[in-house]
Amino acid sequence: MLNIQNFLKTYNNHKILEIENLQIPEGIHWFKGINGSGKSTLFRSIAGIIPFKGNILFNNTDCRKEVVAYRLLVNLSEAEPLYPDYLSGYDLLSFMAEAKKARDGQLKKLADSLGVSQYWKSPIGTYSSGMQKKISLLSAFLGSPKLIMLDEPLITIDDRSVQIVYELVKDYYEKQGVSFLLSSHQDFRFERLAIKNIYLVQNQTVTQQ
Ligand SMILES: Nc1ncnc2c1ncn2[C@@H]1O[C@H](COP(=O)(O)OP(=O)(O)OP(=O)(O)O)[C@@H](O)[C@H]1O
Repeated sequence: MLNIQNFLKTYNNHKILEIENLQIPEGIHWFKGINGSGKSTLFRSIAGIIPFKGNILFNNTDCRKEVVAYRLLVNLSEAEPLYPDYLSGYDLLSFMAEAKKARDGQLKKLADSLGVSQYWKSPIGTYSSGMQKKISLLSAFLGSPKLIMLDEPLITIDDRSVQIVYELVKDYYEKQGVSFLLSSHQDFRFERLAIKNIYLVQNQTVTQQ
């Protein structure tokens, strides 16, 4: 499914991650690692939103050679999303829904289930961190992705929203065959999800536990 080869990510000539060859199968996978180990950097690289050396392919679609096709297949929810203050959640998500070719009604359904439609017409600058986080989580489910990465999906959201996110993950996995890469420091909370593999991000590389 996901194929990472000869991967090298540096910042200011400082190596952050090096992965010679990693194949991640379909399923729900959990990425662990201490603060600063490189989980977000890995997810952003797989999403194709930051530069890196090497190759990343999802179902044989190359992250950098087939950019449009790849981005319809792979979605990311950032750990700490930063959005322009002056846009409304509705404007932002509508734009993303169009870019991700979301089917009619998908955005509204997700917004209703996560409670986002109660506040999404207000500017993002007025949102709490949990309200912003829900915009980011929702955006990762838009369109027809085959891989969704949720970076620290549980931080800042309330218990009810945590349950809804679990249900969405289960639903997308079981009914649509969507795979997930999840990063979290809270292992016990994932017990209700069928975690297939656990990957450890440490010593500037990624290994299966
Ligand atoms: N834009 C950047 N410029 C320079 N260094 C960066 C940048 N982004 C991340 N880093 C560095 O890369 C390393 C990995 O950071 P990353 O955010 O990927 O870690 P993480 O495992 O997601 O951490 P956390 O659990 O705290 O979220 C850290 O040393 C960080 O300082």
